[in-house]
Amino acid sequence: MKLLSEINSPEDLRKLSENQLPDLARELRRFIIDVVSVKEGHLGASLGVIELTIALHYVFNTPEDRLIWDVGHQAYGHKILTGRRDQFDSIRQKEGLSGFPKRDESIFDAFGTGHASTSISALLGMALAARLSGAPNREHIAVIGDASIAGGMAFEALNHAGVAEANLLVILNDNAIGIDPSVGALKTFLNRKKQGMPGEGNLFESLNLNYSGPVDGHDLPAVLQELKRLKGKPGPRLLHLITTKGKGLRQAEENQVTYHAPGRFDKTTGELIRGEKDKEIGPKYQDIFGHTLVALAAQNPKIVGITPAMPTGSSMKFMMDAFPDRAFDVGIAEQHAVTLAAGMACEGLIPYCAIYSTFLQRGYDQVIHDVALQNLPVIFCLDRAGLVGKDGATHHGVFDIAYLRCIPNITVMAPMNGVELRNMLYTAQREARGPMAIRYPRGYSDHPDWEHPFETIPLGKARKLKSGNRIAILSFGTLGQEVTRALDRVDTPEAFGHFDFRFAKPLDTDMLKEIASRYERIVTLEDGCLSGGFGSAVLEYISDKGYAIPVSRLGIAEDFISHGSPQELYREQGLDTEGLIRSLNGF
Ligand SMILES: Cc1ncc(C[n+]2csc(CCOP(=O)(O)OP(=O)(O)O)c2C)c(N)n1
Ligand SMILES: CC(=O)[C@@H](O)[C@H](O)COP(=O)(O)O
Ligand SMILES: [Mg+2]
Repeated sequence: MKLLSEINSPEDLRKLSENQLPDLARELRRFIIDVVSVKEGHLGASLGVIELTIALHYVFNTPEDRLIWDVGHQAYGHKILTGRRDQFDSIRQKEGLSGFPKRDESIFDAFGTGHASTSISALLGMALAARLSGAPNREHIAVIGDASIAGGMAFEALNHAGVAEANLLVILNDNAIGIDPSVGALKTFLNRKKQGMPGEGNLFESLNLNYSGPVDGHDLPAVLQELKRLKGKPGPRLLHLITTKGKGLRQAEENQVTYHAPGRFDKTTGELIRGEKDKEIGPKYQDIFGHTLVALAAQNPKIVGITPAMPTGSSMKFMMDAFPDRAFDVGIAEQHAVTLAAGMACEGLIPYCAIYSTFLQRGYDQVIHDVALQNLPVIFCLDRAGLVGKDGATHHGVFDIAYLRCIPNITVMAPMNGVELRNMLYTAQREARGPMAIRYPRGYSDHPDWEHPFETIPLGKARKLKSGNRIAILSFGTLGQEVTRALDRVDTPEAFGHFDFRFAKPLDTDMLKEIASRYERIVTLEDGCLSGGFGSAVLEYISDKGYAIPVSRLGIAEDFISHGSPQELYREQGLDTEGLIRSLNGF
């Protein structure tokens, strides 16, 4: 690491001669591979932009010139070259560097990212601000991938940029893949460009952007030359770079989906290392979803599946393999995914729209205006609900209970375990007369034996798991399992009743009435934000009905929760077994 160890800021980088930069690229790649092989993280995307990262900081005057990384999962090299090399092995660990650019982490992180397709809007905002505040020569650069530029927001921003007379440079990092292979007509257009097919219109030029490329993004001299040529040119420019995701690690190049975020691997051979998680006893919740959907689709021809760009992560790929005509990957397009589902539901289909809880935030108006207002039977399968862990604040699925609960017509449910998830997925298509959301967490379920015969779950009905004589614990979702564990160890187990509420909306008010008449206190528990969540629903009901019983709410504090392992984060929130025991013993 001869060169890399001398670089503490881009100013050091700019002192190198251009012919030293390929060696630096090799060192930077090696460094990222070494650290990520142990600490885990987004590998493929960062390896693919090593040359670009070096060239950008070499040619442009960062941080004065603004540089935004769309999604930001490819910004590891950027972090290392901008003064964070020595902390890099803390990436995504608790109290360590974030896995994404973050404004309060470094002055070089011009804009915080994590969700896709935001960069061009933010960049244009900065460019317009520069014009208004008398900094017309400042440069503004966004790096955006071929999958992210297909997102609606990016298109909205390009449409504005084309007439905004602002200085900005969009670098389209085209590796022909998102997490899964890119989809859609834009991909066809980009492929044609790559193949140099003549005589066609250019989408970007039609939008008034000065298009250049395609340029080989791993040819460092070529990238440097093109960036220098583009630097200082006025107006909106778009440079089309061709790169290979995972560049420099054979397995990552050959198996780009797995090596997007491969977990631990051998830094020399690249082979994956099977970890603790492989010893877990149940399948991942996402896989229970995926397998169950295939089973249901086999029985019910009206069922269709939709995923916005997460076939592997959501396990919708199982349905795509089994029923290719009935499962749709629409790309990074959550808003479209929701309204597409609405359209299908109008025609009598039963869409299972699988979206990570955090990404459904992008499609909120569509849930209200296009689905719920028309009371359409769309089944939202909200994966990654709760604290997701190392992706941190941008990705935790903690807001959905609150943001869905206030919408009329919708049913909001959460299974306590894998069998319940399966039965909820089954029940949804039998009972669906309006929208339903089923939320379940990232990671592994509790039991290998989840493939029970399907059972219908009575809508809006909670189930009593244990009686008690003083305090009723009402859990919503998989944290109910922590309650079961905690009740084995609390000082006075006989004091506690436990109810798996299953539904945040509609609430089981019959059960609540009974609880209010028999217990001294209610304790609610959820892996969502306390403000407006399941506990709030219970509290509202108790208050509205004038019951005197006190309600204590346990859940995620009103804060943006940072990154760390799920265990660390749940412990910090007092929602692990030990924390629950402490809380329960205190009542
Ligand atoms: C709104 C939103 N939807 C989905 C995701 C999940 N996601 C993260 S990276 C990614 C693929 C990005 O592909 P691309 O922009 O081509 O970048 P690459 O990884 O190829 O560098 C997706 C779908 C996200 N971060 N944000
Ligand atoms: C950057 C991004 O948004 C995704 O890669 C995300 O990290 C995937 O999360 P899972 O690992 O939970 O599928
Ligand atoms: Mg890509």
